[in-house]
Amino acid sequence: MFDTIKSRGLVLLGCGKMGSAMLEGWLKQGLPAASVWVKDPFPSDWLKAQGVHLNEALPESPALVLVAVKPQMMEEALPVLKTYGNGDTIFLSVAAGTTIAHYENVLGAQTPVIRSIPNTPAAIGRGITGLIGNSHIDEAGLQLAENLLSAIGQTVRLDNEGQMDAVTAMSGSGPAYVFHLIEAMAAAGEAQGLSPELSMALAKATVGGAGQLAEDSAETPTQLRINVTSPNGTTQAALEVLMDDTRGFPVLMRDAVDAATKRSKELGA
Ligand SMILES: NC(=O)C1=CN([C@@H]2O[C@H](COP(=O)(O)OP(=O)(O)OC[C@H]3O[C@@H](n4cnc5c(N)ncnc54)[C@H](O)[C@@H]3O)[C@@H](O)[C@H]2O)C=CC1
Ligand SMILES: O=C(O)[C@@H]1CCC=N1
Repeated sequence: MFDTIKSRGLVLLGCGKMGSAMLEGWLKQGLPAASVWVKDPFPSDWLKAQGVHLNEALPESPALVLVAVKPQMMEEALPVLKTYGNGDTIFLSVAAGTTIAHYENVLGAQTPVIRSIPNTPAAIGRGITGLIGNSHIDEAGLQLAENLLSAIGQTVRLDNEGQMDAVTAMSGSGPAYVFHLIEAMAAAGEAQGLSPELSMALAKATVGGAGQLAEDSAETPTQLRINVTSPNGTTQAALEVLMDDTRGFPVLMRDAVDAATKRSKELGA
């Protein structure tokens, strides 16, 4: 799967939480550390222990550059790789907000660019990445990126770049919403008198198990919810709160995803 990468190399510009989650997935899938060059002024101890080329001279013509710096650091970081622009090195961006046009402006208008948004479950091969390429990416380039990304989870091609802000707000940021759900459930259990340890164990296993069931089951999440809900039972009592029209989950989630979508647009402006 990694043949082109092995012969030409892979460069990571920035290797913090997201870059490390992806690199961890690739190394686990058999990508040799010797094929990876990382540029990051503040490498973590984990990164230093991986055996990749760290802040060394970069290869002449890598197959792919993964851009995983914060959008706010882009201006300083990206121009360093300008020599790879307008060539056949593919730039694969995971930065929220940063547009394809921005990469073309900085690196050159002929540069093959793929804009994508992964998420941190990539570290355990359970991520999902939305992606879209510019007009200089051919099918082989898209497939190379998809092959790489499929080592860390599912991939989905978008129809247009305009969808990226909402995708970022859903699957990119979404793991944080689920982690917060776990925190909130655990706190609610404690409020009912359970110990913090028991409450957290119940919350984690419930969210993890329900998520896996929703992905694996032939039934819809709506049907799975109905399956749990006995008439006039405990679940119904809870859902009357959670599904309330004015203060329930749907309105809260819509506002949260709307706020994240707006922020993604601002980052790209
Ligand atoms: N964390 C997440 O769940 C997701 C993050 N992203 C995107 O991934 C990108 C990185 O985010 P995180 O990994 O969370 O941030 P982070 O802060 O953990 O990582 C950024 C890394 O860039 C490095 N860096 C700073 N200046 C640099 C420079 N001039 N050259 C090279 N490296 C430099 C930092 O030392 C750091 O290790 C962002 O653009 C974000 O929008 C996308 C999807 C999900
Ligand atoms: O919070 C952020 O801006 C990044 C993008 C998606 C997840 N983390």
